[in-house]
Amino acid sequence: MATNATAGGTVMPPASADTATVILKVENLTKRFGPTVALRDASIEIRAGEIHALVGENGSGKSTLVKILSGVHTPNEGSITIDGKVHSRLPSPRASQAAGIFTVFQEVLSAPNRSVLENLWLGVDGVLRSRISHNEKVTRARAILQELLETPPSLDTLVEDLSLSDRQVCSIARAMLRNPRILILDEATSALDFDSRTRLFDVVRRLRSTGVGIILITHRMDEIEEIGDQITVLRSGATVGTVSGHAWTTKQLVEMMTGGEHLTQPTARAESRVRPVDAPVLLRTEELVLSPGKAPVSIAIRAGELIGLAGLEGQGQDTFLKALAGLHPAPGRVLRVHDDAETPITSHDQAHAQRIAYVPRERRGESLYEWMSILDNFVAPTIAKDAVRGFIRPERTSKRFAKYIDLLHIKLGRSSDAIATLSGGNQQKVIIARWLATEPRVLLLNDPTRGIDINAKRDLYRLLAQLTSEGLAVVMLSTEVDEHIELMDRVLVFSEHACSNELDRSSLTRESLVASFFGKEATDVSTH
Ligand SMILES: Nc1ncnc2c1ncn2[C@@H]1O[C@H](COP(=O)(O)OP(=O)(O)OP(=O)(O)O)[C@@H](O)[C@H]1O
Repeated sequence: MATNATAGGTVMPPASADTATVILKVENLTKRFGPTVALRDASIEIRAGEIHALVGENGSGKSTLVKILSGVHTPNEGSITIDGKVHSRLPSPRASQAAGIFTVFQEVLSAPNRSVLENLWLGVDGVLRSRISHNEKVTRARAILQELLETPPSLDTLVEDLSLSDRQVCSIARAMLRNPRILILDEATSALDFDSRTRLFDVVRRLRSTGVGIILITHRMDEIEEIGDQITVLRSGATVGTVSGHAWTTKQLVEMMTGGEHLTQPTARAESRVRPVDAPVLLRTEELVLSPGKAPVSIAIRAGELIGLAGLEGQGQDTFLKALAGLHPAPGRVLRVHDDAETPITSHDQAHAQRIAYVPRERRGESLYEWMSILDNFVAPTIAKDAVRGFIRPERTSKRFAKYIDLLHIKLGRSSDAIATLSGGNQQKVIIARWLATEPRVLLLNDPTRGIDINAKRDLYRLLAQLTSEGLAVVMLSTEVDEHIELMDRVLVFSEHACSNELDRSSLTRESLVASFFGKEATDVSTH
């Protein structure tokens, strides 16, 4: 196992200085999907009472490893030792759960038309040894949701009526109710809003103190910094090394992830962009009311601007973005400005015709055609561009797609493969490519870097900076504070379904932004 050395052969500190019991030992796993080698040589050791971050570029094999541990995939080679018992495989999710492993997956998995309570306990009777009474189920469900959410939903609420973040919290609560020995969070934090993530980390720390081993898969360096005790890096399906949570730098991790110094520089802001205050207005809102009785929002979006939408979850930023996309008509007006003419946007088709593109937040359901190929997913809204005298010319589509494979570093086998064979981050890149290919004048992005690795994120930032310098206007909802700081010309902060604050580049700091979420001055609140 390569736990003590980086790719360059540098000796790293030991994986863990303490002597806590190793509860999970994964050795030399391999996994092939036809010609694709998803894992070549993956090894990791998890100790009791440890939060172990598993990191790597999109497509490096993290989810495959997790799916093997969850009994979803069978490895070709290697072994898994849980509490001293060696398994060559975990034959089913049930076997994995019986061994104490519970996983919260990247894409929120739930039964949408069932209640919160039903979702929390779904399938439990076959997993836990003793049956749990209805009253106990209610009491325990309430307790965990109260710990995880400031305002927990009623247990009768249908899951489909919850926000994406709250649905993800339910998946997390579901795993916690199973009393895991090993809890795996596979990018489970990426759909969470700021407040829910803070609460989740408190709960995770509590679990750690009770001896649970936690595997945290994340692309966010701030999360690793905040709670990672150990960090294992995967590259191209193999473990590169493990470093201690107290002794790493972003540069070092990126070197381990990429095998070189490939960290793209934070370009967008570093190029000292000047906010284009005199550029033509492309889109504006006039007295747009996001919720009855709330203050209307009137703003102008200019060519070349990068505007962030921020705030705690459910404060109106999502409604605002969707209103701009014609998806959520609200009282007031959204106007597309072109030369001297103004066209009211009242439907999504109309927004599309006016070259306003919208990238939804949730891949599943909202934007991914899971049964279709990678190329078909890319080309859906722009296929007409590839028609010559009424016939589609596939080579034209492939050529257009090739440009985005290159720009966004999309990792794929053949573009005719099913989109489901791509890693989550690469699926997201295909969706972004799809909308960029419409050559929009206004690009509306709903938390687009969810699940995208650090280098790909930086590539996207650079691309957005380049496109805005060519006159595109970008409005981007992001749940990642650092993204606003790094990228935006200005950030609109939403609170109680109104735009409560606007922070210009010059006043944008982590502290000022987080403080404004809570309607406070920067000095009143800590960012952690
Ligand atoms: N069911 C499958 N069929 C074919 N190939 C697959 C399948 N699942 C994963 N792969 C391939 O295995 C490789 C590893 O994918 P995996 O999802 O494990 O990466 P990851 O590190 O979790 O990426 P991300 O950060 O984007 O989620 C990728 O090349 C992916 O395309």
